[in-house]
Amino acid sequence: MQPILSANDLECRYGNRVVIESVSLSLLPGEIACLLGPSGCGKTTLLQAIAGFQPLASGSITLEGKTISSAGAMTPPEKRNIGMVFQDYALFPHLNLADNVAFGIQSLGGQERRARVAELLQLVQLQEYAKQFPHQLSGGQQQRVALARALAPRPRLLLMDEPFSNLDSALRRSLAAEVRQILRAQGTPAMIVTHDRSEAFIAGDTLGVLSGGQLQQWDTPQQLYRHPANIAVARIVSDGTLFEGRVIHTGLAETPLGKLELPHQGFTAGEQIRVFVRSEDILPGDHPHAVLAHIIEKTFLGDRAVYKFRLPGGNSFSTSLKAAHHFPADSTVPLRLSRPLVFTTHSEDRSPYQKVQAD
Ligand SMILES: Nc1ncnc2c1ncn2[C@@H]1O[C@H](COP(=O)(O)OP(=O)(O)OP(=O)(O)O)[C@@H](O)[C@H]1O
Repeated sequence: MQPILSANDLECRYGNRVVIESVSLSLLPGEIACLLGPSGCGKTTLLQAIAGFQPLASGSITLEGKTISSAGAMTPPEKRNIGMVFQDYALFPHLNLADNVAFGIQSLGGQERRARVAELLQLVQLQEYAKQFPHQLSGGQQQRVALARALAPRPRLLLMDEPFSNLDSALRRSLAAEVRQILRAQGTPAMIVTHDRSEAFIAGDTLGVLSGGQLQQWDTPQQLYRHPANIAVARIVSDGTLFEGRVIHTGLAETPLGKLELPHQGFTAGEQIRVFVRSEDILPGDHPHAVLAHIIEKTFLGDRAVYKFRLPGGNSFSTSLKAAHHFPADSTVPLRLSRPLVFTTHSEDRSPYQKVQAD
């Protein structure tokens, strides 16, 4: 299958500061990708480059096989047939919902236009609100109208910049799921920028993790979670604690959380490793590899509890465990590791970009 969108070795700069570097990715027809990364990592800049608002210092972007951006040449945004949805909805306050949705399809005949508006309002489940004005709607409803408006002209690609971040967290997740269904129903490929991993996991077929202006990994949510390319990606897609460890012999390492059976043979005795431990990697219970951890703090959260443990070597760390374990505060519990992420010390976090290039 031919990609609908290809970004090839992109570089973007503000002045002489490089903020997007060596970014390549491609999106297949109907595919929904989420760009995830910390604040300031370049997500919006990359989206703006695809939309045609941000020039490229080098590289190229093709849409359906045609080059739409390269260094020194840009197809204007309005000629790209790319839809955009923004964080603040950007609806026209003086137009009712039907007219907002109809805004980009004035070239259609009256009957066809009305039919398309009705179809989209139904798709976003706001058909009864057609004559209402944006200020009469909730934030989630307004964002659904913005989505309907962006989809009305049947864009070749939809870009969404932090579309859920003005909403409360429960609504953000349900809207992320709803947006996914709506995009699927229309068959519209999309790229959604977010800094919230749950939204990205819910909405995306593919996740791109951007850090320091570089695309660290472009993969399915499952692959990203199970096999993050480096510690920076692991931290962005999950909560965990990083420990230093040392390989005792092929297949076994020593860590502050006890002995760890290594996942493969590619380690040498004496080698330093870094172990990224998520809550599901911790097994309470007696075992020859376990260490005795002292509970110094416990916070009950219903189905889970967050424990702060002190380990024999003096390290302390916090993690959540299922409430079923039910360990009292100030008690001692044997803990061991089960399949944490293991990184060699040369797979370091990428350094943050503050790279200045001479022109
Ligand atoms: N117009 C501009 N001029 C100069 N620097 C800019 C401009 N816009 C963004 N930057 C800088 O470029 C870097 C990337 O910004 P960008 O907005 O793309 O990041 P982001 O990942 O979308 O961040 P956020 O999640 O906070 O919106 C940041 O360091 C930002 O300060």
